[in-house]
Amino acid sequence: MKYTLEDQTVLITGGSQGLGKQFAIKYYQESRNSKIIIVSRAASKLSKVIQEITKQEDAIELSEKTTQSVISANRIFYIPCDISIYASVSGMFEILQSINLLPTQILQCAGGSTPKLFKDLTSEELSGGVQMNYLTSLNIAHHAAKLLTSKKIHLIFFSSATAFFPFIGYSQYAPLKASLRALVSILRQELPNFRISCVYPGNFDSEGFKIEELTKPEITKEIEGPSYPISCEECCDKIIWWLEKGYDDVTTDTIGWILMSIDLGLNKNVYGRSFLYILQLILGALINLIIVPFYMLFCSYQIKSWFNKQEKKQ
Ligand SMILES: NC(=O)C1=CN([C@@H]2O[C@H](COP(=O)(O)OP(=O)(O)OC[C@H]3O[C@@H](n4cnc5c(N)ncnc54)[C@H](OP(=O)(O)O)[C@@H]3O)[C@@H](O)[C@H]2O)C=CC1
Ligand SMILES: CCCCCCCCCCCCCCCC(=O)[C@@H](N)CO
Repeated sequence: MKYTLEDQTVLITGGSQGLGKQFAIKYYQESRNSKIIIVSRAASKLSKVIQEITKQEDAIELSEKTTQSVISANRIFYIPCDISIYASVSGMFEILQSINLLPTQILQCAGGSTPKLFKDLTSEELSGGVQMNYLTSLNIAHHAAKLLTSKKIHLIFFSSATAFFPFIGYSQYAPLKASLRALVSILRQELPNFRISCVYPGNFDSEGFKIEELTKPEITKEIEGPSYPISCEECCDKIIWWLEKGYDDVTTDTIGWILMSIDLGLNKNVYGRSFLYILQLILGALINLIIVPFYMLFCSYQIKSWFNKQEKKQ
């Protein structure tokens, strides 16, 4: 199943900002006839994004009443929906089914993190992390799996490089992104008629990234230093480039690719799914043997010194 921007009905969750918005812009500008549906919780943000993209006054919110003539006359639409709530996602898919606008591609971009030390997180932040980063994908995937459509669907999940290497500061986030990776492995076995891709981005400079920087502990910034933030545009272009080449486990920077190579195990270890797989396998084994033990020593030292410095400050 080839990845192309053309001739699609693409559902983009998290389309109101950041990478999701960037994908919406990309499809709008670079395809002639693809239909784009952006989804997030805040309707006002979604309609603003559409106005900005189309440079027109009105933005169309999809509902059961949307007519076929409105659909054929426009290319981009929105549906406000909290996709961490199962029933809301059911409602959204019912609308899409009733107006005959079921997606051929789903980009599950919604997600985000609140980096802090575990003990400093509030209960809302903890459960928000689970909802935003896991339930969103789970609900979308389950509805897609149950769809009765003759067309093949390409599901694209957005995990994170922290799924390969969970570290201090990301307790609210990385475990869910790692869960996503496990879910993807199982869905690939259970849903052979789907194309299922998973993107493991490194840092990129989105609205969400700017906010997470505000609470991110210095030690977290220090460890993730090798993943220098790229722009949303560059990130989006890279992902499209890899998907077009047929890869399904996609990273957006070199350190992400190296981390993936260290963490190839059962079900993740499949020929052709990621770039230079054979090299990755050998390199991963060698790095695990030679470099990882020393790096982890260094990392524990880094963390210990940081804690000591914190104690002295108090
Ligand atoms: N930026 C980075 O450095 C990295 C990001 N990622 C991942 O890439 C993806 C995109 O990131 P980024 O562009 O930074 O994200 P942003 O934080 O900038 O945007 C998140 C989007 O998700 C939407 N959203 C959040 N919760 C829900 C929900 N329950 N239902 C519907 N929509 C929701 C938000 O809209 P609203 O609030 O209106 O609902 C918003 O549109 C995320 O999954 C993120 O975890 C991975 C690695 C690095
Ligand atoms: C041989 C061993 C080398 C080890 C080097 C370790 C380098 C770690 C880089 C991790 C980058 C993680 C980026 C996460 C981005 C993200 O998901 C957040 N921005 C949340 O939104």
